[in-house]
Amino acid sequence: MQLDWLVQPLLTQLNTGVLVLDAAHNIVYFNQFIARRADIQLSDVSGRLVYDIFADAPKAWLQRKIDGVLALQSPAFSSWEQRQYIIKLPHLRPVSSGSQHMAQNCSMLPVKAPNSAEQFVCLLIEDATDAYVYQQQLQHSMAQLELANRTDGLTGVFNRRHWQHELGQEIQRAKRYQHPLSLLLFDLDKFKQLNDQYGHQGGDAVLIELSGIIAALLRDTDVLGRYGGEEFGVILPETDMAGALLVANRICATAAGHQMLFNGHYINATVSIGVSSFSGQTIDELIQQSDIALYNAKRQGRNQAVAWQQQPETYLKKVK
Ligand SMILES: Nc1nc2c(ncn2[C@@H]2O[C@H](COP(=O)(O)OP(=O)(O)OP(=O)(O)O)[C@@H](O)[C@H]2O)c(=O)[nH]1
Repeated sequence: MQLDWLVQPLLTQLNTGVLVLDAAHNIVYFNQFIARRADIQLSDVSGRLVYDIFADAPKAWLQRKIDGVLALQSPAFSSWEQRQYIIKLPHLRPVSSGSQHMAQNCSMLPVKAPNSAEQFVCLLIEDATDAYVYQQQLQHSMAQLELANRTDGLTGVFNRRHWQHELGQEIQRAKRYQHPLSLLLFDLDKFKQLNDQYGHQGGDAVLIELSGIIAALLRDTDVLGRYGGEEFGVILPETDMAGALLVANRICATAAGHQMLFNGHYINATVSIGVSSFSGQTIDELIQQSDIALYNAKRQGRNQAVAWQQQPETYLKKVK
């Protein structure tokens, strides 16, 4: 039965690209789906090498695939996740997708002409742009979620959970490679007073501005996190006690010298810092040592950095 009357309109209206190549990879046929999007006419390019017409196609890869289909006489498949597209075509998605090219799933089928030894390959090209866009959006949302999971909502620095995780990692690294590592814990001085004077919003503004100023003083490899309330921690990899005290004093001086404007008032805030260095302690011990040094900095008059020093057992218990 002759089925041209059925096949022709179907091929014309099919929402899938159909591209037929001969064994030498010359174009034999493509349907309207491709003609419209690539803005070419079959009569103009019939018999031409597919790679000359679709110059952006991954030539070496496509050659191998098509030769494989012909040699094995079995189909092959390529998804948009492997290769975003085989031939560059615009997509017709109304909303911007972040890419103006159609993501494609492509099936390659071996085809034989009746009463002839001639072999062909038929490429069926499906528009998978929607799946591509949804995956991009999902990846974007996951990245945002992951960032939110690591970040303190007020100041934008790492939150305590992530910061402590980083500290654990840095301790492992320092132990394995015998590298120096130091830890600063700093706390804003008389912050309660500041909150009382300027309100909670004023206090929040100070936390945001000061953490930004301090972050800018640090190296890319240093790790700033909000430990809780008005207390922050800085992990200083590759830094011994002398280096850590230099950084801590710079933070103290910068905070003390920085004026913040809030609701027409200039606010000055100072910080006290406790400094400890790694020498085989556990994460909790290292944090506790910086905390004790911070306590000493407060006791000694605030607005200063103090290094941890061995304390008697009873003292440790008292300040816990
Ligand atoms: N605005 C604001 N205040 C906070 C936040 N977290 C903690 N605080 C306040 O920080 C203040 C900390 O007070 P204290 O622990 O008494 O310490 P301090 O007044 O800073 O005094 P010293 O640390 O001894 O210098 C409390 O009033 C808390 O309510 C925050 O996210 N925003």
